[in-house]
Amino acid sequence: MAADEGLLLNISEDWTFPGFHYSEHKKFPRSFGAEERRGTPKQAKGTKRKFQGAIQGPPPKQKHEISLPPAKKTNVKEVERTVKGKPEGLISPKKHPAVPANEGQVERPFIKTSSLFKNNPEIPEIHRAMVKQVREKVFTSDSFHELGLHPHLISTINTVLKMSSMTSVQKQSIPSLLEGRDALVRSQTGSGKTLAYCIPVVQSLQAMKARIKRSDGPYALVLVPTRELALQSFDTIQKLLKPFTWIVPGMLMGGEKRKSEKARLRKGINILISTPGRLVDHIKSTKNIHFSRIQWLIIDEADRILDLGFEKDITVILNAINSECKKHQNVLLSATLTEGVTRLADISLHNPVSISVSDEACDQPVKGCKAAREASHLQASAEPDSFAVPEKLQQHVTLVPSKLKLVTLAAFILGRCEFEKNQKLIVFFSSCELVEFYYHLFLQTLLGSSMAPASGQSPSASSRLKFLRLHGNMEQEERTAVFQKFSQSKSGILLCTDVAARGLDLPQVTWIVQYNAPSSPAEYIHRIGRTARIGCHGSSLLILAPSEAEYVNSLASHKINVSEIKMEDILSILAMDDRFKGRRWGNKKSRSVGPQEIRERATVLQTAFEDYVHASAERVSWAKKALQSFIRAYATYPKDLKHIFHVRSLHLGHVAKSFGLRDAPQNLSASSGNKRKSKLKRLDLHKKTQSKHRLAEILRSEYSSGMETGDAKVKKQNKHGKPSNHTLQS
Ligand SMILES: Nc1ncnc2c1ncn2[C@@H]1O[C@H](COP(=O)(O)OP(=O)(O)OP(=O)(O)O)[C@@H](O)[C@H]1O
Repeated sequence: MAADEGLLLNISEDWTFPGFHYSEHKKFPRSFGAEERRGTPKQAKGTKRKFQGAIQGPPPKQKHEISLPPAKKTNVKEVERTVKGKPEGLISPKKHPAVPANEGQVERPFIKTSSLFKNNPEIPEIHRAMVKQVREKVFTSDSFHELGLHPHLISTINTVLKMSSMTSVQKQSIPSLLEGRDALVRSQTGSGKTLAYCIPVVQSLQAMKARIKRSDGPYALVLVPTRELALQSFDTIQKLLKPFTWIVPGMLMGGEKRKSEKARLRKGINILISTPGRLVDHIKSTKNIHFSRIQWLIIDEADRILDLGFEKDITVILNAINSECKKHQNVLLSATLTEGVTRLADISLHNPVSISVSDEACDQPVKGCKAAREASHLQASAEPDSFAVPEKLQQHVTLVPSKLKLVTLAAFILGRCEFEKNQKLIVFFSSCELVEFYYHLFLQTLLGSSMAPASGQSPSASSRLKFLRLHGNMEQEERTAVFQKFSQSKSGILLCTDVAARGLDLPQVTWIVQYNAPSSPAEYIHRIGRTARIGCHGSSLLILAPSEAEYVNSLASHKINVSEIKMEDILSILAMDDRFKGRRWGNKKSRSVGPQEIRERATVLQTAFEDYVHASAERVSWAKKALQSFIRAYATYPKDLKHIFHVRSLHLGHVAKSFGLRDAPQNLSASSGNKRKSKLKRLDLHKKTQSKHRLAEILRSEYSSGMETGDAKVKKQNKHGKPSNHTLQS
């Protein structure tokens, strides 16, 4: 008897999922297609959800309750297809077109539910340890007037930036920085750290007795990890400088022609904002950059900048500055200053003050190496690695078998964007190739002709599905355009890599979805921090495979609380969209669809993805490359997360489904036994020697200076491995 027969589960009590109202579903059937079989992929440590009254056949019918009928009646392995009223027998879905454009005119597609909902690993119960989250107060009641700033600067803050009261981090940082102290500044995402350093820089430079001249060159250097962040910081500084026209800001961010950057450097930039790689390129290749007058060195997202690949750049920059200018004020900032910052603080800070909003007692002078170590304990609790999360951010997690990941993501996007107004989503993936793949897949399927709005459905609902993508392999011009477009838009879905995780201040983002789990709790914090900024509301959803459920406890150990949303509830949204109606269900009203029909609708959607991918050999190869990229990224999880994210626990055939592939690619999965073991062993061995290198490569591609040679750029573009536009549009 299959494990999913007639099982009922209590839905978690803390189930709070804005936008969905399924209160009548007090109990929900056992997870779709859980199986009892040997050799199931590694189970998570959590206990499996308990079956209640499993073997007695159908559950007792309850009012307002959805339950799966017993397997004998409902285990729909294959549904007979009827063409013009004649049964045709069992036919594979591969031979059938995707979703018809218009119900009534075209035969409803044949549906095979067995492959998608069968043989999935058990979804474990999440034993969530409730932790007390670290909280920070965002605003103070104090105004900027109290800081003794130049009156024109105050009026610019009030009238141009339209801000009146200081945030907590600004209130704590600005006076210390104006006193000339080096500082480590930590406060939660979206709490106003940019102004916490920009205001003192502008105040001090405008007050210099000998008026700054453009030709003096840089007085302040601001290092940020990404080009978009450079653009954003530049914009803020430019606004603050409105009354002080003699101070010239400028940025180096790659993507722009080196020649024109050189020309701007030659003319003079007084406040220089740059990514580390780009600045190093200029230090090495141009004679137009000097640091003899540097007074400020600001390193925003300091912990990120320290990550693999950047440390060398920072050393080059620090050496270049120190060789020309002995005395300057240094500031490191991030929402997640951890022990990783120790080395950087040691080499760059002198007698720093550590500023933490969540623990005012830490706002004390600290010395030397100790400063750095104490900086890693800047949190409110005694725990070293606890991060504050904005109070109005609701964090969720859902456990989804690999096979169902793609349809679950699609259903989630449809649910938010088709049926609700003004929803702005950011979906994080683990590599550029994945972003490219899913971006084109969604464009061509969810917005393509095969999924044209069903009759009766408002066209505006479909037009709310506006997909954009952002990753490090895109040309800078396009990156900037996307960033600005998403920034200004009221709704839409941005598919991206971690290039968008740090520091970006995109207004009114309502949901953060993490399709691939982040590589560290710090990255988790930064990703979700793109919503619920500066006291606003926001939500996040982390999608995990059952074998990754332990990650919830890993987050809890960093004082991060997530509440569970059941996958079934996300898929339920398909009930509202008749494009996914299976033929079997005829004209049945959408509102009363049961779990079996939801399964079938999910299968219709999955079939549309698979049909699209399998329409040409080129697309299949493109999907395989995306799958390979996923596996490569999966192999780079750090050691302390390997027990949760290990390539060995991936069922390649199942993962392949989430790429619209019907089977696991041969070269990635050996079928069984020794062959498979030895392949995995080789993969593991190779991985050990390569993973560091690979991670560096991944980070490099995300945060490159943009100064690669022509050849390198071509290589980058090919890395997408996507088919030509022609094929994609066909
Ligand atoms: N005093 C203030 N009053 C109102 N809004 C403010 C104030 N200070 C900053 N903001 C706004 O808050 C938003 C977030 O600020 P900012 O981007 O500096 O946050 P952050 O702490 O650097 O976040 P992250 O850690 O994600 O980089 C911005 O839109 C900014 O304009």
